[in-house]
Amino acid sequence: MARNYLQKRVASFGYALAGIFAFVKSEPHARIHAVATVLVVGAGCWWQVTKSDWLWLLWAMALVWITEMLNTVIEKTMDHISPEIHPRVGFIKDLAAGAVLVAALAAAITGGCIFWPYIFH
Ligand SMILES: Nc1ncnc2c1ncn2[C@@H]1O[C@H](COP(=O)(O)OP(=O)(O)OP(=O)(O)O)[C@@H](O)[C@H]1O
Repeated sequence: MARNYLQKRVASFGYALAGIFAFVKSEPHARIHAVATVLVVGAGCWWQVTKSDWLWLLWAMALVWITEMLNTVIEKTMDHISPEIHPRVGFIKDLAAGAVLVAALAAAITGGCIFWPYIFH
């Protein structure tokens, strides 16, 4: 019984990981985020930023990944249930894209504030 429960939880974790891999494989935006993530982690290691800087960077990157994944979920869902052109679908997709933009701007400002002193000290 407990083993069965554990197997299901491990399987769910596997599905979630498969979802992230499928996202990176199929979505060009995801690959841009992957490159940005590698660059940010590389810069953090290079300049040996503080633990609190790492936490800010971690949450900034997570926010961008999460909003981009949810934006893709919304786009795919709308394309599936309402493939025809409709102003309400356009509004929903614009709103989801706007959420990504807010997260990306916040992440860019966070990264800029953290790395600026290291680059221009
Ligand atoms: N069915 C639709 N009805 C009305 N407007 C739409 C519809 N589909 C897309 N749009 C408009 O086109 C924009 C781009 O939509 P799209 O689904 O192509 O997203 P995208 O950001 O280009 O995603 P991707 O690059 O992943 O394809 C939307 O934000 C919306 O303004």
